Amino acid sequence: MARSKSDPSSNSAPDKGAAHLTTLRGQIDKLDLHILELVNKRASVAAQIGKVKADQGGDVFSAAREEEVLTNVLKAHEGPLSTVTVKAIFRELISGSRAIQKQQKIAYLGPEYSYSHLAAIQRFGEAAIYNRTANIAAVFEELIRKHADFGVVPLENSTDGRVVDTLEMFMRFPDQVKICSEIRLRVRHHLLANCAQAEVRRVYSKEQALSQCRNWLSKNLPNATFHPVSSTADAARLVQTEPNVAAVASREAAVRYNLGILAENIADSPFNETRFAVIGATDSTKTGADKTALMFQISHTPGSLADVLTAFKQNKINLTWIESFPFREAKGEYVFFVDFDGHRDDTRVKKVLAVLEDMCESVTVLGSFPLARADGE
Ligand SMILES: C=C(O[C@@H]1C=C(C(=O)O)C=C[C@H]1O)C(=O)O
Repeated sequence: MARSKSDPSSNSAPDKGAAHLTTLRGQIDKLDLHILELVNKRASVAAQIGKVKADQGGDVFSAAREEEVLTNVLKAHEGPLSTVTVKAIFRELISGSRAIQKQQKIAYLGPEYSYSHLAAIQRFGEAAIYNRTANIAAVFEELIRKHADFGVVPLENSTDGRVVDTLEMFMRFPDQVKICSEIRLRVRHHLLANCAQAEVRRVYSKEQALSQCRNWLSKNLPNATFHPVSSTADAARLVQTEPNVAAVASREAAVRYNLGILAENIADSPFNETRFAVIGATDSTKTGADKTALMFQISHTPGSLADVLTAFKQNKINLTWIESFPFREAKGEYVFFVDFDGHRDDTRVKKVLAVLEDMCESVTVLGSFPLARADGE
C-alpha cells in the first residue's frame, strides 16, 4: 500500500529512530569484537600461567587468586551492569581459563540440577566436567580415588542445620581431603507441575525441602499428600511420569524437566541458604579474608570444651560455626567441628592451634579458604 503524507509511518521521526538504532547496534558489534579480542588475550595469558604451574607443580584451581580477581573487578565496577551479571561473566571467563590449563572434574551429589549441582556450577562454571554421585560418601570417594579433582558437599542449611553425612565423612577420612573453598547458595524452592494447582494430589520433594515449605504447602494444597524422594531434582523428574503431581524444586529443575512453575519462592522462611564446602587435595593460600575449619576431639571431662573455647577467646578469634557429633568409637565422647575467622598461617591462629594440640585428644585442620560471598553479592 502506498503511504500518504498523513501516514505517521512516513514521517521522519521513526526513520531517524531506525537510523539511530542501526548506529547503536553498529557500536555494539564493534565493542563485541573488541571484547572477544580481550577475553581471548586474557585466556592466552591464563594458558601461559598454566604452563608455569605445570613446570612448578602448582594446582590449576586457586580459590585465593580467583577471589583476588573478583575483588579487583568488583572494586572497579561502576555499572550499569549489575554485580550479579559481572560476577557471572567473570565466573565463565575464569572457568574457561581453568579449562584451557586443564579441564577440572567436579564430583557432586546428584542428580543433575540438584542444589549441590547448582552450587558446583556457581563455583566452577560451565567449562568444568561434572560427575554426579548417588550419595555424599561417593563424592569423597571419587576425590580420594582421584577420579575427580574437587568435590562439592553440603555443610549446613540455614533452616535444617548441619548435614550429618558430610560431617561423618570428614571423621572417616580426616587427613585425606581438605576444604579449599566454600559456597553460599540461596535455595529458592518453587512448586513445579504440568497441571493446575487445584489438580495437584501428590507433591514430591526431598524431605528437607518439604519441611522448609511445610506451612505454604498445607495452606495452599490442603488436599494433597506429601512424599519424600531422594532429591528435589528426582522429584521434578517424577512429575513427568505421573498425572496430578507436583514437585518442590529449583527453577533449573523446571527447565531441565520441562515443567511449569505454579508458585515461586514457597519456602516458609524468606532466607534459605545452604553452605557447601569444596573439597580437594589441598586447602587455599591466604587472602586476608579467610576462614578455617577444624575438627577436634576432647576428653569426656568437665570443662574440656570450655577450655578450648577460652583459647579462641584469648586469641581474639571469632567462631562462626560449632557442631558436636557423637564419636562412634568411644561412647559418650564427642567430636566438635568449628569454623572461625582467620587463616592457619595467621599468627593468632597458629597460637590457638598449638594450644589445642596440647588440650585435645586429636585436632585436624580441615582447611583454610577465602570467606564466601553471599549468593548474589
Ligand atoms: C589463571 C590462573 O588459573 C586459574 C584461573 C584464574 C583466572 O582465570 O583468573 C585464576 C586462578 C586459577 O584458578 C591463575 O592461577 O592465575
